[in-house]
Amino acid sequence: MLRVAVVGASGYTGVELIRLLVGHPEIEISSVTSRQHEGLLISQVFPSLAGFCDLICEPVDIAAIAAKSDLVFTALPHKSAMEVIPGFLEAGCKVVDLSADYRLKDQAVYEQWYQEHSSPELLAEAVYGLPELFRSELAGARLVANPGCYPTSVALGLAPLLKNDLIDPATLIIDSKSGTSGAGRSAKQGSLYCEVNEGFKAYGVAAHRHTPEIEQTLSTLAGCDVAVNFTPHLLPINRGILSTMYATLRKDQTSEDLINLYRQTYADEHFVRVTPGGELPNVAYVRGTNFCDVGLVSDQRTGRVVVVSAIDNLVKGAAGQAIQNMNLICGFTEQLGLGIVPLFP
Ligand SMILES: NC(=O)C1=CN([C@@H]2O[C@H](COP(=O)(O)OP(=O)(O)OC[C@H]3O[C@@H](n4cnc5c(N)ncnc54)[C@H](OP(=O)(O)O)[C@@H]3O)[C@@H](O)[C@H]2O)C=CC1
Ligand SMILES: CC(=O)N[C@@H](CCC(=O)OP(=O)(O)O)C(=O)O
Repeated sequence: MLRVAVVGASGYTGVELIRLLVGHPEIEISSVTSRQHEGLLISQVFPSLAGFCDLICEPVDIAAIAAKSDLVFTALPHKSAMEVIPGFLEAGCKVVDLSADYRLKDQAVYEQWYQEHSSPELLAEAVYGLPELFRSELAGARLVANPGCYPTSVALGLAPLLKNDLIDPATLIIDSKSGTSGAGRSAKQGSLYCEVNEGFKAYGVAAHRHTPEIEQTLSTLAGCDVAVNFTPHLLPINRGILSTMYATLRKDQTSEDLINLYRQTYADEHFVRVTPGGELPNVAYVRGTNFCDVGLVSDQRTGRVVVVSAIDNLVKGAAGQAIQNMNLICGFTEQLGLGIVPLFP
């Protein structure tokens, strides 16, 4: 059995990792951490885990955790993650990092959008863990940078168009909406019930830190520099991201042509489901699972294509994709532990 630790277990992605990992046949959870809940059972922190995980929350003691773990999931805020990851690597653990600390290849870009990087020497080694697009880079990796939630939904939605040079990237507009669990579990005024319920607002306009991550991936796919307008919105739901992406087609294409292209591109990808013509994704149909649903319409009146993708931000946008990456770097079947049917209604 592979021994895995969840560092940052008392957060939303931490509890989601545990929920999925308890059903994984090839691993055992060796350690869970929380500073605020040190000494408590994780099932006291999250009663949803009663009967499934009875580990006691520990502090983040790198040597103690590494001594009983082969792989560590770091589900910490950015900055805190890079303070501990070099230590876990030096102690011989593989790391799948859910934070943004190792996603951007260019240190200067990271420092422009986040803060000073304390271990830039690891940026070249870290593999950006979006298996459907970069699977070949993952085998044997020691450090995986798990993609951001918004960037996952955007990259999977646009990859077939960019790889086949079917759109003018300069015309791309990306409009995303996220459920409130995307903001994490720590207390913030903006996440309060009365601030979110019955409201719907844009935030981070022309300034959101996922913009450079989206541009890095889209530029790789397009083979040229891509700059986008990316506008996130906060939805009054717990989970889910819906991204709507607009771009001008280089030549006239019907919806049917493009849907066929998407079907071919993702034919062997279990976790990407292309919706039938006339239907578009809905966050309600991916809830609790690692699926990314993608659909599109070619608007022949304007010459633009509108692509819609839906994921669960805590699963394909975080914990599920992290487990998919663990499966790949450890040589397990990619879907292991992730074979769940969406919770509907
Ligand atoms: N929520 C989402 O949808 C997604 C989140 N992510 C990323 O995953 C990471 C975790 O997110 P999320 O679970 O939402 O965050 P939460 O705020 O819900 O949880 C953060 C966790 O980290 C622990 N923690 C915080 N600061 C420190 C520190 N300095 N040292 C040690 N432990 C610390 C907290 O526990 P305690 O304070 O008790 O120690 C808690 O367990 C973040 O980098 C986030 O950006 C990525 C994709 C999607
Ligand atoms: C709704 C909400 O607040 N979402 C978060 C993004 C979620 C996230 O997980 O960011 P990383 O993937 O980069 O860690 C935000 O906008 O900052």
